[in-house]
Amino acid sequence: MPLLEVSGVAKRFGRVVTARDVSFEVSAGEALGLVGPNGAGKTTLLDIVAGTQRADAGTVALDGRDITRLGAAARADRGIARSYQVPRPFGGLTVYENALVGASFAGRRHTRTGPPRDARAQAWHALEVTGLTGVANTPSGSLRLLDRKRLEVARALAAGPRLLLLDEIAGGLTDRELPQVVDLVRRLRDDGVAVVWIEHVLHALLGVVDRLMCLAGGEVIAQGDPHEVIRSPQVVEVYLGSTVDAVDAGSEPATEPTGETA
Ligand SMILES: Nc1ncnc2c1ncn2[C@@H]1O[C@H](COP(=O)(O)OP(=O)(O)OP(=O)(O)O)[C@@H](O)[C@H]1O
Repeated sequence: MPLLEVSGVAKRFGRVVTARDVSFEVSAGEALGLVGPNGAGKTTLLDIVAGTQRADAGTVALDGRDITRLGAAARADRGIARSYQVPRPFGGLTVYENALVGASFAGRRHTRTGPPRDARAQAWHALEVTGLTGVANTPSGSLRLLDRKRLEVARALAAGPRLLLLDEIAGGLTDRELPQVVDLVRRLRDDGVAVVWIEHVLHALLGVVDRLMCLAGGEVIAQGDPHEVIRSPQVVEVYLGSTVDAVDAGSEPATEPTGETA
C-alpha cells in the first residue's frame, strides 16, 4: 500500500485551474520529484497534500486512510511536514528555538506545560541531520541562505515526519552549496522518509529522486522514471524546451526565477 495516495484532485482559483484530475502515489522511503513551468500548480498541490488548501474534488489518503477532510494540524500529527519556498524563520529566535517550534507543531507531542523532552531531542536531532548544530544558538535572522534553507528542512524534520514535502529548497544556492542539499535529501530518503520535492534545479533533483512527475496547466503530463520523463516530448515542449540535452550536464530549464537569491 502506498504511503500517500492522491486521487482525482481538482482545484481552481477563479478561472485559473491548478489541478485537473491529478493522481499520484508515493511509497514509504520513496522520493518523488515534482517539476513543471511556473504557475503549473505544483505548490498548490503540495498545499492540498499538507492540508493548507482544500481541493475542489478528489481525495488524499495516508496509509490507506482518507485524510481529505483533515486540516493541516491533524495531518502534521499523522506525519506530514512541509517546507516553504521562501524560508521565513522566526528571525528573533535562535536556530535551535526555530527547530523546537517545528517539533512542538507535532500535536501529539505538545503539552500545556511546554514542549516535552522528546521535542527537545527531536529538535536537536533535526539540527544534527541538517548540519546546523554549529549555529544552534545563532539568531536565525542572521543566517546565510544555505543555512536558512537547511533550517527550513530542519523545522519540518523536527516534527518527525514520515512524508516530507519540500518546495524549492535548492533555488538560489551556489554550485558548491547544491551538493550539500542534495546529499541531505538523499540521506532523509535513505532513512525511510518519503519525500515529494518541487524543484527547478533539475540536476539536483535527478541526483535523488526515484520518480519524477511533470505538471503543466494543472495536469500531470508525465510521471515515471526521471530520465524518461525529462525526455518525454510533451515535457520537452512545455517545460524544458531546447535545454533538454543540457539538463543532465547541469543546465536548467528556462523558467522565470522563482526562488529567492542570496
Ligand atoms: N491563493 C490563491 N489565490 C488565487 N490564485 C492562486 C492562489 N494560489 C495560487 N494561485 C494561482 O494558481 C496558479 C498556480 O500557482 P502555484 O504556486 O501552485 O504554481 P507553481 O507550479 O508552484 O509555480 P512556481 O513554479 O512559479 O512556484 C498561479 O497562477 C497562481 O497565481
